[in-house]
Amino acid sequence: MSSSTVRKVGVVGWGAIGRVVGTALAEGRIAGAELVCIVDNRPLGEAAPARQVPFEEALELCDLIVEAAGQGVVREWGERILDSGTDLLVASTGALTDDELGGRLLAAGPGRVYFTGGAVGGLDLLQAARSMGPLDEVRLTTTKLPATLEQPWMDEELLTRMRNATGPVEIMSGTARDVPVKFPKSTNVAASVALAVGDLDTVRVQVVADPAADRTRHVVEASGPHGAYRFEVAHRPDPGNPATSQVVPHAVLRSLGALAGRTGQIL
Ligand SMILES: NC(=O)C1=CN([C@@H]2O[C@H](COP(=O)(O)OP(=O)(O)OC[C@H]3O[C@@H](n4cnc5c(N)ncnc54)[C@H](OP(=O)(O)O)[C@@H]3O)[C@@H](O)[C@H]2O)C=CC1
Ligand SMILES: O=C([O-])CC(=O)C(=O)O
Repeated sequence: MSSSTVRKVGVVGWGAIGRVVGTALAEGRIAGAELVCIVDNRPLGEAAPARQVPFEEALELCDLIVEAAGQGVVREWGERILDSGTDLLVASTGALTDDELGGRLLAAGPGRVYFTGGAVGGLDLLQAARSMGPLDEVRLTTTKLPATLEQPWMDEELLTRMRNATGPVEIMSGTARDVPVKFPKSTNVAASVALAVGDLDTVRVQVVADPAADRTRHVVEASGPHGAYRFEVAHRPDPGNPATSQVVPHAVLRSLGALAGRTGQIL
């Protein structure tokens, strides 16, 4: 591959996801893509494998930005990234629960927006099934350690119930439109399922806190006129940030591998 076709990648967010993604890119583990810069809130020092730059400079240096920072970054910068001609790979899919923002991102360009499958599987098949017509029922049940689900909006009664739980406790049920807003760092998967089935309101989501959840579990169940589907995953959480499953940066790297255009990828 000539150097002119190598994707110049910037990583926004140097946390559980961004560090693994950025390190793999810097080590040349993704054919056709290289790390050119990092954007993060905190000074990263000498140990960072690429230059830390302000967001505006990243737009000039990169042709692909990986968002691994949070929904706020997608809201604040998504459109500018795409309008500058830079592609955007989004991890914080929950930002798309805002229809208005989703519409603007899909219409923006010339950069293109992509979403990683992240912590859930089966999205390719759900998208294929959905192309034959709407699904009748879609359910996601996410089970995590209670501490990873605590939120500033929770009242003392709910926090106490979560902290003292000896078994699974349902802490919210709603749709993929409602839930990722309430758990912005923990339930992006709900929005990802909704992106695949094309409807935020059809996806019913249950969030469960379980002190025994040493694995983060996501169960997707769907049915429609052409079949029934069930996908269940149980991930080891990232040790530094147990709200995020360890596999997520590797899902981002898989997406990057596909975007960098090498053959042999399962798309
Ligand atoms: N699609 C999926 O399946 C999943 C998606 N996610 C999404 O990915 C995001 C990142 O996850 P993870 O790596 O675990 O999170 P971390 O908290 O480990 O890392 C995020 C990093 O981004 C930085 N950051 C946040 N906002 C900004 C900003 N405006 N400008 C620059 N840097 C910023 C944070 O700094 P600071 O701490 O100082 O704010 C932190 O260093 C999550 O918030 C979530 O939205 C996560 C898991 C699964
Ligand atoms: O990593 C996970 O298992 C899921 C997650 O945090 C999210 O969807 O935001």
